[in-house]
Order: sequence, then structure tokens, then C-alpha cells
Amino acid sequence: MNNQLTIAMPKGRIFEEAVNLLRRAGYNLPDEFDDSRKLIIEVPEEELRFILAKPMDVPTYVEHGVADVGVAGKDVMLEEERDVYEVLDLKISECYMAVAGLPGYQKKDINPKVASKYPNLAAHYFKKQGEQVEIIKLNGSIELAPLIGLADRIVDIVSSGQTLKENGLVELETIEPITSRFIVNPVSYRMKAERIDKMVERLFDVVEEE
Ligand SMILES: Nc1ncnc2c1ncn2[C@@H]1O[C@H](COP(=O)(O)OP(=O)(O)OP(=O)(O)O)[C@@H](O)[C@H]1O
Ligand SMILES: O=P(O)(O)OC[C@H]1O[C@H](OP(=O)(O)OP(=O)(O)O)[C@H](O)[C@@H]1O
Repeated sequence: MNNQLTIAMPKGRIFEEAVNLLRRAGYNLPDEFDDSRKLIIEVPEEELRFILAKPMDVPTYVEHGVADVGVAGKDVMLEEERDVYEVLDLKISECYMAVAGLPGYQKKDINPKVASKYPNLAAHYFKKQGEQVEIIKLNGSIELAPLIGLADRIVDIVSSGQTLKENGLVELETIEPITSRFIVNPVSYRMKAERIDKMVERLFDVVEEE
């Protein structure tokens, strides 16, 4: 039987930390992981195949079953709401989701606008708060929106707080903490239970060592 596992990994910020975690969990990952533009990396010795995807797309690959497992930020999980199991908090790439705006911002009743790269997450949040807002989807440089008058508030990730500070914005509300999660396709979890459980156990041990 084919015992290979396909892992969807987020390119960018999370990648290095996730690779480190897997190495510490005992997976022997070659130097190719440290400096390569390849989007598929096979590691036959470990019976693993890695696909390197945009962070926001990882749950899509896992939901469709072209990847058995993956690593995705909680922000992405909340935004995408894909049909996958979230089995472990890897406690890497820590940051948090917040509402921010210009200092002295006062809530307004007429046509409040919120810009975000996370329109679903933002819509859920404001609905829960009982506030009706118009969400404007942007793909990056979210902090620009209040500065240029596109929106009066933003929903975005905060890590060091430097981007808000350098752009003269302040945090208005904290939404929730964000870390990366290990996610699993439900069918793979049935068909490859032993292999996946082993991987989760090994990762759990490393995460709990911290
Ligand atoms: N300061 C931070 N800013 C953004 N994302 C962060 C930060 N710290 C940790 N993260 C995590 O990293 C993930 C984003 O990684 P990265 O910034 O590489 O991707 P991206 O911004 O979605 O990429 P791109 O803009 O190229 O589509 C988020 O999903 C989040 O979980
Ligand atoms: O609190 P900080 O440490 O400053 O980090 C937060 C900033 O980092 C992210 O942007 P990113 O660098 O991914 O750029 P982009 O979303 O504008 O493309 C996020 O969208 C914030 O702008």
C-alpha cells in the first residue's frame, strides 16, 4: 500500500518555523528546504511529499484531499472555513488579529467601513458585536486604508505592532490570538490513521517541550 503522506506547507513567514518543527520531530528534511524555488519537494526516505502553497490556499489543498495534512495559520482557518480537521496547535508564528484605526476614532452610525485581507473573519466579528459595517477586501498594505480615507478601521494581524505605530494607527480592539495549526483531510485521517497519528504525536511532543 502507498504509505506516502502529502503535506501542504505555507510559503513565506511560517515556512521556516514549520520546517524546524518537523526536523525537531525527527523528520530528516534535506537542505533543499532551506534554499529552493521548487514547489514540490519529495523526501522518499521519509515517505513524504511536500507541496509549497500560498498560506491562504493551504486549507484548500487539504480539503480537496490533494494534500493529506497541512500547516495553516488560525487566521486562514477562520477566514476560509474549510472542511478539514484542526488537530494540533503548533504554537508557531504567533501574532493576533485586531481592529485598528486612527487615534481618537469614534464609532459612526452612517456607513462605517472596515478594510481587511480577512473579509469573512471581519464580517463575523462585527456581526457578533452587533455592528453593521461595510467590509472592503484588500490584499495587503491594509494600514493604508484609514490613512487615505478608504475605510475608517481595519482588521489585520498585529505582531510587533511596528506597522501600526509607524503609520500612526492604534489598536482599538483585540479579536483573538493566532498561531499555526496542523490540519488533516478527514478521509486521509481514516485511510492513513496510523501514519498521521504518529506524525501528530511526534509534533505534539516537540510543541509541548517548549
Ligand atoms: N506579522 C505577521 N504578519 C502576517 N502574518 C503573520 C505575522 N506573523 C505571523 N503570521 C502568520 O503568517 C501567515 C502569513 O504568512 P505570510 O506573511 O508569509 O503570507 P501572506 O502575507 O499571506 O503572503 P502574501 O501576502 O504573499 O499572500 C499568516 O497566516 C499568519 O498566521
Ligand atoms: O505588527 P507587525 O510586526 O508590524 O506585523 C503586522 C504587519 O505584518 C503583516 O503585513 P505583511 O508584512 O504580511 O505585509 P502585507 O500584508 O501588507 O503584504 C500584517 O498585515 C501587518 O501589516
